[in-house]
Order: sequence, then C-alpha cells, then structure tokens
Amino acid sequence: MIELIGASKEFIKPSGEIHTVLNNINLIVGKGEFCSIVGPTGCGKSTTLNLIAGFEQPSKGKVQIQGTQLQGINKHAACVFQTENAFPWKTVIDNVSLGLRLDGVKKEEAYSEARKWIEKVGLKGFEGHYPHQLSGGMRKRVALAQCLITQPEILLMDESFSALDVHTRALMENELLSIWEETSASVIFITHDLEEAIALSDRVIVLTAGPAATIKGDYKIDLERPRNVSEIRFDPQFMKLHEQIWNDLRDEVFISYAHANNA
Ligand SMILES: Nc1ncnc2c1ncn2[C@@H]1O[C@H](COP(=O)(O)OP(=O)(O)OP(=O)(O)O)[C@@H](O)[C@H]1O
Repeated sequence: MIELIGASKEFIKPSGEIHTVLNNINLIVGKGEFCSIVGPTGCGKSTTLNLIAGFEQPSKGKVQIQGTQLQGINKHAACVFQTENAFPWKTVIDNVSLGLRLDGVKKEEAYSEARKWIEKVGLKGFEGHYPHQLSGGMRKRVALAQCLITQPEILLMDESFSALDVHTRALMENELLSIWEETSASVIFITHDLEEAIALSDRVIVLTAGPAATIKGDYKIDLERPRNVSEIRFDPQFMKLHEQIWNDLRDEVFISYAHANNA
C-alpha cells in the first residue's frame, strides 16, 4: 500500500546550508497493517508522515501508493494530528460530514452517514454541539469520525493522542483499534511513547537520531488481537518486546541529547 523507496528529505536552512532530515528511507507498509514510527525528538518522524501524506516531496527517492508514484497530496490518506482537526464554527455533524460534502455527496446522505460514524465513536447525542462544547477526548473522537467517514485506505496519525489524559488516551487507543479492526486501512502512527506504539501496532519502526535519520530497527509485534491496551502492557511478551526495542531506541535518544547539548 505504502512504499518509501530510497526516500531522503533535505531542507535549506536560513543560512543556505542543506539540512538532511531523512536519508535513504526504505519502508513498505502493507494493506491493513498498523505501523508505528518512534525515534528521538526532531529525528524526522513527522517529516516521514508528511512525505506519505504528500505534504512534502522527497528530495531523493520516491513514495509509491499502491504501486504508483505519489505526486501532490495523497488522496488515499486521511490525517489525525495532535492539534485540532475540527472547524470551531461547525457543529459535530457538520464537521464529520464535511469530507463527504466536499466529495459532492448530498447533505441528507452525508448527514445520515455522519450519524453512523458519530455513534461509532461514542458521540451520539452530541451532533449539534460545537467543538468548544466538547472535552479534548471528545474532539479527538470527532477527528477520528471526520477521517474515517471517507473510508480512507491509509490513516496517518501524528501524536494524535499525546495531548489527552492517560485514561482518555487508553480509551481512545482501544476505540481506534476496534474501529481499525473493522476496516482494512493501513495506519502510520507517529508517537514518542514506545508502550503506545507496541500496544497498538503490528510493526514498530525505530528511526535513528537525526540529522540524516534512517531506519535503525523494524520490529514485528506479534501480540494477539483483539488487544486491550491497558492490559497488554503486563503481558510478558509485551515486556520482552519493550526491552528489545528500547535497547535500540535508548542509544538514539542519548545521541539526540548529546547533539542538543553540543548545539
Ligand atoms: N518545513 C520545514 N523546513 C525546514 N526544516 C524543517 C521543516 N520541517 C521539519 N524540519 C526539520 O526537520 C527535522 C525533523 O522534524 P520532524 O518534525 O519531522 O521531527 P519529529 O521526529 O517529528 O520531531 P518531534 O519528535 O519533536 O515531534 C527538524 O530539525 C525540523 O526542524
């Protein structure tokens, strides 16, 4: 579904120097696969996601979606960011139905589909509320419904739950898993939290500390599904995987700290 082939990304610094963020990333994510990307702060996780979303173009190499080179915005993908997705001046139902309306679906039909998704994400009864009348967790549910209503083949999530309190976050993670299990969407999930990455994913990718970050480790997470993210953390196999991946990640985090201290 998603292929990064020798993908590198460079930005030009204000001084005119080239800043290589990603170097020669090769990654294939299959249909329906849940893949998390972890790595030290500033290593290029969001940049990787932006390449897949088509918000940025690789400086070298390419991104392919279903075997076709991505040019411009990835129309197969929907994104849930850390910040708000919803328009503050629109009600829940107007926010959720927006993607369908933009695709030309008639209002009644779009509303009827939106009601189904609003119920699926546990917001039945809040159709007429505005985002500011909802809690942070509820607004995340709106964001999920807003993305999933268009049935994207790829869901891109950038630290989507990191602003939530720990209990709401676990609830949302479980809901995401149960909704994802009903779809065949491929998910790319960016997080700082290794436990969250392991609990949710089929695969965890570890990036090296930047500049010129590349893939350091690619771990298969073969924990049984369905999973309860709050409980799976106590599974001995989970702990073993955590230790193994953290050994990889820790070195990169230290390198990143050392760079920051020497800067
Ligand atoms: N549009 C841009 N122009 C210039 N530099 C950029 C741009 N986008 C990202 N960068 C740089 O690329 C590097 C990687 O940023 P990115 O946001 O991808 O890292 P990250 O791993 O997601 O960070 P964090 O963990 O802190 O969220 C940083 O040094 C950042 O300053």
